[in-house]
Amino acid sequence: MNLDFSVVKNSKNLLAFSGGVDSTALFFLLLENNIPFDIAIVNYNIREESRNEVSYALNLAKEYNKKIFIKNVEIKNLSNFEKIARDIRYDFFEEIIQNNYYEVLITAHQLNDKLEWFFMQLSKGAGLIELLGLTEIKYTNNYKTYKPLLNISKDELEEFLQKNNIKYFIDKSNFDEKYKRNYFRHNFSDKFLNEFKNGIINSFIYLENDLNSLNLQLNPIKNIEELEIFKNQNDDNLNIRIIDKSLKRRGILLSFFQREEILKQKEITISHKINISITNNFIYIAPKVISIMPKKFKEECRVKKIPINMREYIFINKISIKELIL
Ligand SMILES: Nc1ncnc2c1ncn2[C@@H]1O[C@H](COP(=O)(O)OP(=O)(O)OP(=O)(O)O)[C@@H](O)[C@H]1O
Repeated sequence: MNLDFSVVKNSKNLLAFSGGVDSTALFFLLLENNIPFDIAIVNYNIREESRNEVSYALNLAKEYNKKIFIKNVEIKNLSNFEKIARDIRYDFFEEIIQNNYYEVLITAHQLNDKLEWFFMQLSKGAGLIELLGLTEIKYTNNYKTYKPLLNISKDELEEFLQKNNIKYFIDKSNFDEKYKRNYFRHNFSDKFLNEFKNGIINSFIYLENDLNSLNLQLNPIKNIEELEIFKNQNDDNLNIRIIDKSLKRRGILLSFFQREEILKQKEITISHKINISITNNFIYIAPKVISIMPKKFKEECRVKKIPINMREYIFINKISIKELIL
């Protein structure tokens, strides 16, 4: 399998390991390529085998001299299991990253996941940015998420494991069609991928190149605590997509009416929780907080053209105004 892991060759990496096909294959591919990494696993305790998956992870860690982080949880609310499980997983990873100074979180999402994501978005109503949501590198506050397997199909990973006699677990919940993504996977994306793999890989490359050619700056240029500052794209369609994505990350789904209002009012509070300000050059997004600010601070903000509805958040979090000058 031809994979280039050079972006993580010299960083401190944490692999999200579940013991399934994808992350087990990735574990051994990273080893093969001499990439340094440790592992983290979450046991949700809803399947019989999950205890065995954790002992497998422990054995691998011991054998290959890796640090291992384990979280045991019990999720009571099974109706929203996937979302709750994901939130717990990422909170755990972030805690490990913060406390141990990891730089990169490596996950084992592969081509089937990428196409499944594409189809799921397509079914809900999405544009180019959302359809191509699974990207190789994603920048978060203080770490990067790296998905090196996005051009490799599950079949290839399975073949790699079998050829090398490597043990892995099959997550039976992946077959349960009560989860929407499984329904998609089985009825659409996996079938489509099996038949048209090369074309699909090429199409993703073309689409990603097109997106890159548009040279959109969709990531925040500043991200301090929960304050994000983006470049104003001078294009309502793009601005609202940036805002939409940021609010989604904060757990808020915008309605059509709210989107219209944001663009019209430019300085607005959404759901009593989040303040947004669109200025000539930037888009500011931060939680709404209330505080009494000293006159001197307010004056400094005025001089430095800090939007009014950002000032309280900046004050409470002791963010230096100097840092906000762009
Ligand atoms: N229990 C787990 N413990 C540690 N890592 C996990 C666990 N489950 C999944 N992962 C990691 O997350 C990757 C994606 O897994 P999966 O497709 O099940 O997640 P998902 O529901 O699509 O969530 P998301 O895409 O938001 O990470 C896996 O390849 C693996 O790297």
